[in-house]
This record gives sequence, structure tokens and C-alpha cells, in this order.
Amino acid sequence: MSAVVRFAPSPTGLLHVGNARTALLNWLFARAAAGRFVLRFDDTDTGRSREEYVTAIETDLQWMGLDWSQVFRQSARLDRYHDALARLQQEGRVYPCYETPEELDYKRWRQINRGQPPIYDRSALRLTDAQRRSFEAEGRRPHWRFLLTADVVGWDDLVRGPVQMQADHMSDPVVVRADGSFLYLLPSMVDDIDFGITHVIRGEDHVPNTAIQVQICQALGAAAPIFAHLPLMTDIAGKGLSKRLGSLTLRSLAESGIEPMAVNSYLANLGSGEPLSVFTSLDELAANFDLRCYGRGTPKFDDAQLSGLNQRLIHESAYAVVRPQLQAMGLVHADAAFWEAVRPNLSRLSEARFWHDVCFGRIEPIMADPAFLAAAAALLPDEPWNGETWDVWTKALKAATNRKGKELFRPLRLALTGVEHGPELRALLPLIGRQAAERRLQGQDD
Ligand SMILES: Nc1ncnc2c1ncn2[C@@H]1O[C@H](COP(=O)(O)OP(=O)(O)OP(=O)(O)O)[C@@H](O)[C@H]1O
Repeated sequence: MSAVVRFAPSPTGLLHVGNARTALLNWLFARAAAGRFVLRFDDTDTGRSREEYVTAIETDLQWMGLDWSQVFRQSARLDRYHDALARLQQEGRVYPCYETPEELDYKRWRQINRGQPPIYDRSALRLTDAQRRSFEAEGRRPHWRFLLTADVVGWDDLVRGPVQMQADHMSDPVVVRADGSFLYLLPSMVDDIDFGITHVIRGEDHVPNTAIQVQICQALGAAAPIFAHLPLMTDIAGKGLSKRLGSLTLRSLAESGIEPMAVNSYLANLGSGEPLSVFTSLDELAANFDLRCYGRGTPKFDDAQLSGLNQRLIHESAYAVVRPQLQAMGLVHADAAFWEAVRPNLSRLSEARFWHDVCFGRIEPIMADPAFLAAAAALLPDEPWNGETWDVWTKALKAATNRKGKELFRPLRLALTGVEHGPELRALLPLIGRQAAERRLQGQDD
């Protein structure tokens, strides 16, 4: 049996880094097991779900490099959920309830005041047919609860280890609202059964649902999948994330110029107990993936750590790896020599554009000391230039002007690049070329 997993976001906002981590770990699990990754949109909440977020979530997952063997929406599968509901109705595993929200609140309040746990008292099970008819005649529509059996529900969680929950300590959950709409529990389980999901890997916000879903699964005559509940990721201060509140979106990371493989390396590393390292492809990550490494501690998203990793990724990327991106940025002269010269100074790939202008375009030279720069221009060696040219030139300049150190190099850097800091001038000078260097030393480049 090969593994089939799913990632099931509601299209209610942009993916945040916590959602992205859950999606990534599902994908890696499937890839490592030569299995399949299914994408499901939990869009039955028509008030909150939006089409634009379906597209945005797909785009963001693709940006990470994740792909899926199937994609579907719950809104297209209502018939299947009604079939399952009818089966549970026939078998008496769901029952109609007529309490209003206020009546339920009052019951809970009374139980709490008496020191009792606020568990639904199942009074709807004791209604006579006449009482039900009279509620219906009043215009009340029933909501439906799933009848839990009093067993201990247990599962071997791939992250949490053995989990046991006492079902009689829980309220029978509402599976269908009075307006006929489905809550999360039943459709999700029907989908998992129909799509042959073998492993449900999701956030630990779903742990209480799992005990119920195991029983729903049994009631529908299917074997429960294997479960893994990952701790929920927070921001650095420990605050929770929510798609609806637009927290720490993947989109904002992409827009700030972070590389997808830096995000993937970081999210896969968090909570794994492994030292932070850079992976250049998802396949490389999958080859090292083991879900059992992930602990139960809260993973906290640290922007500074991610930025550091992004920088490492760029510094370690060979020219062949970044070449397509440099080309897509329109950096037509960005060859291997250019990449070798600039990469140690980049923290974002987008910064390569600036150095491309320095090497092959126009800049605004800063003329810190025009007389010295004129002397420097006069001593520029003849072409062809290579990695030695800088040393030959500055040695001659040092002898001619008696300058050394910062006094010698700073005005050259400011005139040749227009900025205080940057890659080694030894590597940049041959790329800039004699003509542009001379122009800049004379303050004429822009
Ligand atoms: N902070 C988080 N860290 C890790 N996984 C998360 C986090 N929040 C949600 N998830 C997981 O992401 C998947 C999609 O969940 P869902 O669409 O409900 O996200 P959400 O951020 O809770 O959204 P919303 O704010 O709209 O309720 C689920 O598997 C859920 O467990």
C-alpha cells in the first residue's frame, strides 16, 4: 500500500508559514514514501471561502515547488456527504436535536455551576415523535449529532506517540447544522475514505477531532487512516497564526525576495532537532526526511534565521542553479564570472541586479578625490584584463601617490561602484572593463 496524504486548507486567506510547514511535511512524507499528495479545498463555508484564495493557495504551493496528483473542492462533493449522512441516519448513529444555541448555552452554564463537565446531555435522544413533530411545526429545523460510543478511542500518532481519549468525556459532536450545512468532521472523513488517504498529517488543532473521526470512520465501515499531529507554529513571540488574520504569509516572504528552497529548508528543519542546513532541492530534503524526528515543542518562526539561511543558500548556489533565475531577471551579461564575483555579497538574489549595473551598465560614480582619481585613470593598465589587473594597477598607483590602505582603495571603490561596500574589486574590475572604469574615474558614467 503506497502512502496517500492530503493537505486541506480552507480558502479563507493567504497561506501562512504554519500552513506551509504542514503542507511541506505532507509532501515530503509522500515523496519519501513514493506516494501521492492530494490537495483538498475545505470550501463548504460559503460565507468565508473565496475563489481568489483557491488560486492564491495553489500559486503559493507551486512557488514552494510542491505539486499534487489530485485537487478537489468539498463544495463539489455534497452528494457524497449526504449519502454518508443518510447511512448514519439509517443506522441510528446520528440523531436530530432541536435545542437553540441559547438553550444549549443555558444547559452548559447550569452544568458548570453544578460543577459538572459541560457535556451534551443527549436529551434529544429521549424526544418522542410527537415532541419532534411539535418542534418542526414551530418551524425549528434539527441539527444532527453523531452518537459517540463510550469506548476509549486510541491511535498511534506518528508525532505524539500513543494517544487515548475517553469518548464518554466528550459531547456528541454536531455534524450538520440546522441550516443543513456540514461541519468539518463528516465531510473530511468521507473524503479521506473516498480518496484512499492512508496518513492524515495535520496540525494539533485537530487532535480532539481525531477521536470522533475514528468513530465516524468505523461507523462508515472503513479503516481509520494513520494520524500525525504536528504542533502549531507561532511567530517569534509565541503568538498563534491565522489565515484569516493574514499572519506571516508565504506571499510576503516571496515578495521580500526569499528563495523557496530557503523557506523549505527552514520549515522542514524547524522542530526536527537537526542542525539548520541548506538544501537546494525538494528531492534532497525528501531523501533526508523522517516524520518521526519532529518533536512536540512549538516551532517559532524566526525571520532572522530564515534570512540567514537564504543568504547561505545564495552563497552556496552554483552558477548552473541560479542561471535560469538571473536570465528571468533580464540580467543578460550575468555569466559564471559575474556570479562568482558577486554571490558572496548577496543576501537576496534580487540584489544581483544592482551589481549587474555596476559591472555592465551605468552607475553614479562618487568622486571622493577627483585629483587622485584622475591619476588612477591615467595609470589604468591596457586590456586584456584579468584577475591580476587590480593588483598590478593599485601597486602602480600606490607607488605613484604614496597612498595605501583605505586612503588608496576607498575613493576607487566609490568611483567604480558608487557605493561604500561590495564584492572584491579584484573580481569586479575585469567585468567593468577599461572603458567604463576610465569614464567612472573621470566622474562621467551616469
Ligand atoms: N499555526 C499552524 N502551524 C502548523 N499547521 C497549521 C497551523 N495553522 C493551521 N495549520 C494546519 O494547516 C492546515 C490547513 O488549516 P486551515 O486552513 O484551517 O488553516 P488556519 O490557518 O487555521 O486557517 P483559518 O485562520 O482560516 O482558520 C491544517 O492541517 C491545519 O492543521
